[in-house]
Amino acid sequence: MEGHPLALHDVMFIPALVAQASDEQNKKWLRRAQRREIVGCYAQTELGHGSNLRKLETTATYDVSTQEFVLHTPQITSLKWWPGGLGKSSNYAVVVANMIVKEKHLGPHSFLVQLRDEITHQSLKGITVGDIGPKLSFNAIDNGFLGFDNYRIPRTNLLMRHSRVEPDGTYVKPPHAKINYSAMVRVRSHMATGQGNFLAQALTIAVRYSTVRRQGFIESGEQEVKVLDYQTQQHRLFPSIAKAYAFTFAGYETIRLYEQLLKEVDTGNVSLMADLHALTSGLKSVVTHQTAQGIEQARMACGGHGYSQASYISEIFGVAVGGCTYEGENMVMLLQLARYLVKSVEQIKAGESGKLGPLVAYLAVKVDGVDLEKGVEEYMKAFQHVSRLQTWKASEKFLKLLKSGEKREVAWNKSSVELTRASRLHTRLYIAETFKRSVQEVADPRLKEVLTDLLHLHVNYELLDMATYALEDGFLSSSQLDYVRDQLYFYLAKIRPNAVSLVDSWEFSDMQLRSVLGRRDGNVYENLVAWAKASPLNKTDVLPSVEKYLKPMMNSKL
Ligand SMILES: CC(C)(COP(=O)(O)OP(=O)(O)OC[C@H]1O[C@@H](n2cnc3c(N)ncnc32)[C@H](O)[C@@H]1OP(=O)(O)O)[C@@H](O)C(=O)NCCC(=O)NCCSC(=O)CCCCCCCCCCCCCCC(=O)O
Ligand SMILES: Cc1cc2nc3c(=O)[nH]c(=O)nc-3n(C[C@H](O)[C@H](O)[C@H](O)COP(=O)(O)OP(=O)(O)OC[C@H]3O[C@@H](n4cnc5c(N)ncnc54)[C@H](O)[C@@H]3O)c2cc1C
Repeated sequence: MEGHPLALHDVMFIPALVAQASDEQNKKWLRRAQRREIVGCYAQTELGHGSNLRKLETTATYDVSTQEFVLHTPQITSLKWWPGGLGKSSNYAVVVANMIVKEKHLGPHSFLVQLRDEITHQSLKGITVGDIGPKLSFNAIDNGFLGFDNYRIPRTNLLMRHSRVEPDGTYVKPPHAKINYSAMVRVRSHMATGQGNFLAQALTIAVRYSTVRRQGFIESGEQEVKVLDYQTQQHRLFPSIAKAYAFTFAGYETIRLYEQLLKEVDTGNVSLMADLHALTSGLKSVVTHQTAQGIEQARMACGGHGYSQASYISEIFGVAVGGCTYEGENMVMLLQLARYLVKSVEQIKAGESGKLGPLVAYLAVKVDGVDLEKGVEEYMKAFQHVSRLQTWKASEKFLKLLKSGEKREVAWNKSSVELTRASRLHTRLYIAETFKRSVQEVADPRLKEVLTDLLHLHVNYELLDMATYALEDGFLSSSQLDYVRDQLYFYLAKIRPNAVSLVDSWEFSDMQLRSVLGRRDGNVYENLVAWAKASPLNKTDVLPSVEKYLKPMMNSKL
């Protein structure tokens, strides 16, 4: 959970080689990387820039006379900063640098760069490398810094699957300007399942503990109740159980789309890139944010013991919340999706609705109202409505400012809060739709019934959560919202008997969870005492600090 020094080797270094190195290059490098004869990381972010990749300062200047690239970090803000596994573990890196050929700045490109000697592991001449120090979490990963002092690498270390520099300096452009960003798109495609998994771990702990913990009464005179029987506890936990499933289903779809993209790109078809970039930008942002909220609620649902490290939830939170920042800061990524949504609105306004992709086609179709009692399909129409409403509102605001003479960037900035709201609603619609489709495909009728309950819980919770949008233009009435509330409470109670099975079905072992509260055998109290007794402070009855500090203070006559 705390991370692994080789995580980035598997998650980004190898995938970057697969997606961006040519077959010939990969004959040399990929097998060695897969066998872990070399260990790599993905070095892109710098001390001064992470979000705005066009302003990366590390340069790779082509020297035609030696057929080498010269890597250089001209100032302190150009140092690579943050890459996982860079500090101490990696001897190679995929380095993203601004490529300069014949004095022309050609933008960020990826290079395979050796950082350390393969035998001694010492850093090579011209390389400055080290660890950036402790972080909120993820402390088993050595996130690092890296500087280059006119460090030379062969021309053939530019990853050349999609773009090339010939020996004479002729540049062959890639089929899509952003194709070098594929390693990021890959991780973003995987993040929904990864985050769903973090959320699932926290929920397993909280739900199991909530059946062990007894506190207070629902009916007087009875035995104290399991805290999971309180409606508030169910409301805190069960919608997140539904989300953990929903995120996993959505993630399966984006992983499949990424694999499809890789194949298509190899045949020169880059049409899926814009769609997948927009989709994964929104999904990573919504999923990481909601996961962090869900984990924090799970911690609070464990009361005081949730705050102890024995719960292990704080560690899960620390790791998961990193996802709000890495692979693109969430606001920045929501705004990437917003670009796509605004373009879609512009297409509709230009009478080109027919050209819209399937995920945004709903933006062109107005619905007057819904009958929620007819079921989940009507909820989908309601989600479409609020997303369409907000997307049009935000787009119109931006376009109006533009028309009034504001510069594009200024108009964009002045509309950006509204735009991010549209992106979130669009993404939540996508999550609900993939959840619905995935449940429909389940063959086992008993499993399908339980998952359908979760789906119903999800759509009612979500609609209530975005109710202000639906009330704003009178699309939903307050009596319809009362119906949604009643449905929500109905499904909380219906799910209660299956709650433990739902979390157990994720099959986390005690070793994985590392939680005293979430133990499969439920022996929480004995083990909390044993855990406390094992605290380093309890190794001796009297601590050395008693003689050193406490006694002088207590004996002081002052
Ligand atoms: C996108 C940016 C914000 C802007 O980029 P640019 O400045 O280059 O863009 P422009 O403004 O010039 O143009 C915008 C234009 O380009 C399109 N675009 C942008 N990106 C893409 C893309 N990727 N694909 C397609 N198109 C793209 C965009 O749509 C616009 O098009 P239009 O003009 O037509 O509108 C960019 O700067 C950016 O991406 N910034 C964010 C930087 C970032 O994400 N950095 C990440 C660094 S690496 C990192 O953080 C690694 C962290 C890893 C942590 C470890 C995690 C471990 C656990 C992970 C769990 C995953 C599990 C995986 C498991 C497994 O392996 O199986
Ligand atoms: C745990 C962890 C692991 C990481 N691993 C790696 C790795 O392996 N390799 C690697 O290269 N990097 C890695 N990173 C770096 C990470 O990708 C960046 O930190 C991330 O992309 C955010 O960029 P930034 O730090 O420049 O944030 P900033 O862009 O400085 O963000 C600061 C604030 O500015 C806002 N902001 C910035 N630009 C805009 C804009 N255009 N519009 C509106 N608001 C904006 C943001 O929303 C945010 O609120 C890692 C980071 C973390 C935390």
